[in-house]
Formats: sequence, C-alpha cells, structure tokens
Amino acid sequence: PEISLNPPHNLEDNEYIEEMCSNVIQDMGNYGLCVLDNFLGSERGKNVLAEVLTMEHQGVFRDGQLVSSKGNNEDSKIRSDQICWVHGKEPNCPNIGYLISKVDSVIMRANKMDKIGQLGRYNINGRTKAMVACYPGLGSHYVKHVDNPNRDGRCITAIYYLNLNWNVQRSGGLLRIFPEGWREDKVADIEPLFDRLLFFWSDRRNPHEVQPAYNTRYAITLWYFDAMEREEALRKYERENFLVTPWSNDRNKTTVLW
Ligand SMILES: O=C(O)CCC(=O)Nc1cc2ccccc2cn1
Ligand SMILES: [Mn+2]
Repeated sequence: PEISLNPPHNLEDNEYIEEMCSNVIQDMGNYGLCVLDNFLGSERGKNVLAEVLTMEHQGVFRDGQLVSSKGNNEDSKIRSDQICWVHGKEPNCPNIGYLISKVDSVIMRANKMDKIGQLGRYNINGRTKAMVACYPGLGSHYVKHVDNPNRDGRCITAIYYLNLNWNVQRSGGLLRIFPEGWREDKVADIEPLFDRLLFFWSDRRNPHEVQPAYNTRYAITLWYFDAMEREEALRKYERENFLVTPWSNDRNKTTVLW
C-alpha cells in the first residue's frame, strides 16, 4: 500500500489543528503562554519572511519608538522597533495573509473547544491588523511593559517570529516574559526563532521585554479581542473620546471583526 508521508505541516487538516488547539488550551491554562514551533513549515515560513524583507526594502516601515542608547543628544538615539500594519489581504503579501488565516483558525477553534479553562471564558470575535515589526540590530530593544494594562479589549497576543538561524548568545533579542503568579526568580525566556508562534495573555499577567538585539529581528504580531471587554472599552473611550486604538496612532482602522 502507498506509504503516505504525513506532510509535516498539514495546516489544512482538521485533526492536526485540533491537536494543536488542545496544546494551546492546555498551555494557556497552565502557564498563560504557549509556544508552537514549526507553525507553517520552512517553505511557507520563508515565503512570509521574503514578503517582510520586500516590505523593508520598499521602506514601508515607520520608525517605532525612540529609545536613547546613551545620553539624550539626538544622534545617540536609536530606533527601537520599526512597524507597519498589514491587513493581510493586500495583493503583495499573500503569505502573510495565509499566516494570519492560520493563526485565526487556531485561536477561533481553541476558543470554541475550551470548555473549562480561561480561554473558553473569552468570546474572541476579532483582532487587530497584523503589526509587522523589524528591530534594527543596533542594540534596539523594548522596555518591560504590559500590552493591555487598562482593559482595551485585547485578550491574547500572538507573535510569529521570522529569524532564520537566530542565536541569542550571538544576536540577543530574547523576549523575556515575567508571568504573574510565577515564583519571583522564574521567567519565561523565548528565543525569536524562525517559524515559531507564541501566544500569551495580553493583560497584566504577562509583563515582558525584548533584550537588545544585534542583528535585524523580525516579528509579526496579532492581538485578539474579547467581545465583552472590547465592547466596554469602546463605550468607555467614546464617552471620553479617547483614541480607541491606544496601541497605535495608526489613523486608519486597525481592527478586523469576523
Ligand atoms: O517582538 C517581541 O518579542 C515582542 C515585542 C513587543 O512586546 N512589542 C510590542 C509592540 C508594541 C507597539 C505598540 C504598542 C504596544 C506594543 C507592545 N508590544
Ligand atoms: Mn508587547
């Protein structure tokens, strides 16, 4: 009989997705974070990387926050992440679109499958656009912070890393998460490895920082909304007519609802 080599990444295949979702449910329940390696497989992963590199060459990245490396004089300032928001339906990035649709299906599936855990208590009904980030490798870093400290509606952060042959000893760029409730001296050190997908709760449970990077470091981030929290945030912000996307001063709409 034909030996069917199960392709390493049959993301089209339901039972593969189901198995992945039970990992997500379990790890989010136990640790508040979850790492899925080889998420797309190396070929698809490289296609996504190629699209990000093309964007970078086209100069679409907007300079991120300014962080001063030494004194505060202008020339000593280095840019931290450079970012660009992508819908995923743009004609020039079908592979970023494919990545987004696969992350969406894992999150939506896990949200429905989870009957007892925290993940099942959310009603995940949308997300931000994809934030493509590039850290220039000049020691650029990201100071310790919480993604959603004030209930703006975001419940899960999903980060897809694109860095081929990344070596933290040589290149730094480690993501260090300080999960609330873990012992004081325990942290989660996540290497930004190629084709790695990371989920973590976006709120105060997961303060995190990016340590200085010495090679260019690429990542794509999606933030998923809980319907209820997002609804409350929109009501609250509209009353105080705050920017309803406190995470980005990106004028155009950065939210997508299913
Ligand atoms: O690249 C990583 O490993 C994580 C980096 C990271 O935390 N990025 C990030 C980027 C952000 C940009 C705007 C507003 C809030 C933000 C919060 N977090
Ligand atoms: Mn963050």
